[in-house]
Amino acid sequence: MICKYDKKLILEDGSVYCGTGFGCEKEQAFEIVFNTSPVGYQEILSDPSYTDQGVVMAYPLIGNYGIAADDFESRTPTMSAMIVREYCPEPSNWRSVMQLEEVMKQYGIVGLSGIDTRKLVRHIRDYGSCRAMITDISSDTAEAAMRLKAYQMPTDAVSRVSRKKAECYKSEAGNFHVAAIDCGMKENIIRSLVRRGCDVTVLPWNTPARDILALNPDGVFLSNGPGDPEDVPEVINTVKELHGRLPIFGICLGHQILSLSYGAKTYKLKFGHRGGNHPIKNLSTDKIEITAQNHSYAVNLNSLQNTPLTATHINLLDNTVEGVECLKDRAFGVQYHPESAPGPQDSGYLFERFITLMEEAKHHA
Ligand SMILES: NC(=O)CC[C@H](N)C(=O)O
Repeated sequence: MICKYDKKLILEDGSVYCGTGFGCEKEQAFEIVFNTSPVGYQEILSDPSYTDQGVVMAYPLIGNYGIAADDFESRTPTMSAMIVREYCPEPSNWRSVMQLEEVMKQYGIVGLSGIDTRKLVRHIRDYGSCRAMITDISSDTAEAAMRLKAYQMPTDAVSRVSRKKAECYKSEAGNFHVAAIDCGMKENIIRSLVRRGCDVTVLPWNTPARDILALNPDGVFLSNGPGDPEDVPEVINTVKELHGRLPIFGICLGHQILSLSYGAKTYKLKFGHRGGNHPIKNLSTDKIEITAQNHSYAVNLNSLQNTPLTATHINLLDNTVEGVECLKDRAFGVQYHPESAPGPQDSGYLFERFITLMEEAKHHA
């Protein structure tokens, strides 16, 4: 296959990578990050946590198994761009209903292929996540770099991706009722709760605590989502009001919000964790879980000292905090994704833990 370069990627540090466009054709600025997962490009593309980000896929062949109708993590993918070594326009998979590129065109997601993604990933690891832009190869690089410099990373992503109205999902058993605060909630979290007998009411991100309590749920779930957790002080305050009232479970952004609500601090990692094989140690069992991850921010370990939280899980690659809990309040959170699709599934037990806490709280009431 002969590829003609028609687009270029410009990074904030001035480096330029030439490639071939696919998906939506437009100039697009974003924060550039990388994901090392060998499978799951559809789930990554539709995970709302990637809003305003351009994702470099470290795995070299993307698009080869197409798009499956049931595998979306959201109804409206909001990722800015996907950057790949090789894009495969001819998927081979009985579940596939369309090409990856068709979804990208439908939702305005820019694609760039033919990139030396091994070099680019190393570059991001050395330099850190930064702003970047995909533009036409013919555009003036110096002028494009100026436009990129002027580009401000948005801080309102959660309000854009959250549901505007409450939605109810019924389970067969209906054993528990979970109120979920939607900051950009992945569909597979809803499926994971419903499959375990939880009815789930998914609420807009800015639902006040009194409205949540008025639903009389058995537990509150805090979802994953895009951006800096400090950009949503409203949610942090809501969670503060819920402390000790109901069991709380937070995933990723939800875990960061939970930690902030107890007075812990968060900070931005140099290039984040995005992939499907991050080893985590559960500090109470000493067991290692292989986990899926997608985050830029993390909870500062030392900042837990003056809070009622304790660290429950630790990342074995860089010792960052991966889980916290407040036993007396039946509240806990994890930085990684127990719901992860297409896997790994080592951490699915965390949903059972949430159910146990809801059971205990019911007994106590
Ligand atoms: N997947 C998530 O919820 C990501 C959380 C947050 N936006 C971060 O990047 O750290």
